[in-house]
Amino acid sequence: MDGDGVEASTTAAWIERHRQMYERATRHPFTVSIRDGTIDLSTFKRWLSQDYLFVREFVAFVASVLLKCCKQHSSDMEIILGGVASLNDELSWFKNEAAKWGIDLASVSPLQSNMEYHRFLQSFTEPEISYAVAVTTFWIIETVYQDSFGFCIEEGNKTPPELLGTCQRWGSAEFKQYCQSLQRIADRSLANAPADAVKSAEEAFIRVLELEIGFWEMSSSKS
Ligand SMILES: Cc1ncc(CO)c(N)n1
Repeated sequence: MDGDGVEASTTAAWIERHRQMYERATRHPFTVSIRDGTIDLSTFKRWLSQDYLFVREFVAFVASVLLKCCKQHSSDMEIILGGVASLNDELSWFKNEAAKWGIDLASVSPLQSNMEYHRFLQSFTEPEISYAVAVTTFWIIETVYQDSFGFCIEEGNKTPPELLGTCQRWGSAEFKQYCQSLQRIADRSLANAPADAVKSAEEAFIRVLELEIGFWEMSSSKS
């Protein structure tokens, strides 16, 4: 996207290089079925319950990114801190939404793909994982949702009205700008990172796409 200027964006190049997998994550039958109005509501509810548990785990992940940020790149602090703060709002939103759908969040336990994703997120609390790797991971996790749900509210959608609030949460122009800020931070950090960190960041980028695909699959599965 629009990096800081002259330099080509590393992250944009990765999206191109791994385009097929990126599309599988961001145009998954789960979100496409929201957009075309054919989503099965029990599937949607499964996703909602599981994502609530994901976001609780995500709080600790984003806090670990914030900690790495504070140790070295304090100029990004406000953006990351804003991310932590907005998760507070997000958890309230999930509780509200769950109540609307008659879901008892206290009785939900994580399914396998969700647990796998938790383990991946937990691995970032290790101090050896660099800020460049962590912030790039943060950016792609948010971007998959931004792109997926943004598509559900783009022109020509038949998204059911009761799902528009969900799509708006991650598909809004505001959330897109936030993702673009994270992307600029990731690109700047990668430009200054050693080659092995850049390699690890690309591996984490691919892993996130796999885990996101797994998460949609888990939400869609009838079992
Ligand atoms: C699985 C998953 N990925 C990304 C996001 C974006 O925050 C989310 N809420 N859940």
